[in-house]
Amino acid sequence: RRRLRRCGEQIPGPRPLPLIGNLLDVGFNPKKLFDVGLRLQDQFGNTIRLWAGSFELIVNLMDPRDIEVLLAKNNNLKKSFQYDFLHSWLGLGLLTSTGERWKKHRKIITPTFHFTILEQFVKVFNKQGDVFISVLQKMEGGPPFDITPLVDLYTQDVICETAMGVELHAQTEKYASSYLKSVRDMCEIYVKRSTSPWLYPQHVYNLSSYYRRERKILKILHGMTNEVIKRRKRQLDEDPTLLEENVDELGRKRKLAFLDLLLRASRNGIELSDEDIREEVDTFMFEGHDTTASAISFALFELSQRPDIQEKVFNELKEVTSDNDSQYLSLDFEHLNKLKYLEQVIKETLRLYPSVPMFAREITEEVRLASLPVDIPPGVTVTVVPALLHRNSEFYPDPNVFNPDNFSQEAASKRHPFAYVPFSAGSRNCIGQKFAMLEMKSILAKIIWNYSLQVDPTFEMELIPEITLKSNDGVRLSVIRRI
Ligand code: HEM
Repeated sequence: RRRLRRCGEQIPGPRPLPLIGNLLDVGFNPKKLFDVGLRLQDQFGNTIRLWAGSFELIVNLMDPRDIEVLLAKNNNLKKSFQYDFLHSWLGLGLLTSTGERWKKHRKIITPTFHFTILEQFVKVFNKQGDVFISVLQKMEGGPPFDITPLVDLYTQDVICETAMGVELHAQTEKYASSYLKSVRDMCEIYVKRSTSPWLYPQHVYNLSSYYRRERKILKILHGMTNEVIKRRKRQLDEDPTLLEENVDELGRKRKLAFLDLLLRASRNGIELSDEDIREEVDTFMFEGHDTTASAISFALFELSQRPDIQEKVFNELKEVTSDNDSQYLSLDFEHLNKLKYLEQVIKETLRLYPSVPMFAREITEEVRLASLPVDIPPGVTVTVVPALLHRNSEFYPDPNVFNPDNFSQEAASKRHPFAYVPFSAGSRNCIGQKFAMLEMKSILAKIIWNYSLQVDPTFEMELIPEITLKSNDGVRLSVIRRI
């Protein structure tokens, strides 16, 4: 404890109070967390110390050199204790687990994001994107509306059909929205607990109204994932050839998608219990849809403000798909890889609105910071805050202005590589980042191909850093048909 105290004293941060630490500085309103972060960064710089209560030392890193030290060495892979609050929902899935269990599961799951599988998934992105466009048609030419619920349903359909092999029809049938509402509620409870140190001890939390709400929400969340697993198992029982790794038309060994691979591994004697599988499915259902939904919605928001950027995206689409004039623009893997300007738009979106605004590790092996002559001892929580790092004017001129040119090859090559970490970095980086980029490109391309987006002048964005970054009132815009 003395080492923690000494470390805390060496790092700038607001003065802590007895028992509550810096609780009052951070505040109790999750909607204000983003503004609080900006204010603290202004006052204390890029490395900030906070105390959660008297004993939990949290060091927030926003200097790329420190972030490199933490992430590139791969010796501090343990998630911080705040991730334990997700165990009741996500168990010990890839996001929340640690040590040998994490290593084993990461090794099993990594091949399911091989590019040959991603190539197959592009067909699903197209199919579900076409459903999205047909739903959007109903809004054509009408008044501004919130597009985020439609985007959420699209990404939910995509993750279910690609990773789980189950067609959900979330976009066209209403029942799936109770899962999405429960995800939001669960994220809200998580943030509340993380910013309320008196709710950290499980026995105290169990007495709270949040815990009672959580129990009800978990029934819906786990009910959904159990149903998905049950449906896929039924399909596999009916057609066992689905689990065979046969050879495709180009002579390549066909790879299995996520859930099939887990089910086959457990049938072939690799130790994966039904519970292990459910926890991974819960993790991928959540991480695989909520993150991309945020990014797509924020991209649409920024594009609605910038007709000039929409035009550039549209022109690039015309170039890349010179013979494609149908309403349902169909983009294959090669097309998507050629959409370099759209990629810059998405990267810039993730700069201003990183879907995961903050992530954290518990230090297990002492780390010497690069920005300050300070050693961080084991036991300290260290956070990386892309939401603040990415808005630092030291690395981005006009940091609050949406400018895809920040990701031209030239601009990106001049920046410190760890000044941009929307997918984290090192061996615990985002396993789904290539999947995410293809999915986001595919749907944004379809939308811009069909519609010009128009801003709602009355709409004001208020950011809330939940587990994923959200806009409090969604994203309001209107859509006008192009062709
Ligand atoms: C715009 C989209 C996405 C962003 C910005 C994003 C960002 C991130 C970040 C920052 C992390 C590290 C989190 C931490 O250390 O706590 C992460 C981890 C993870 N992501 Fe993503 N993600 C995205 C999409 C996806 C998708 C589509 C999937 C699945 C298909 C996915 C699955 C995961 C998983 C399983 C982990 C945990 C990896 C591990 O610890 O080994 N993500 N993601």
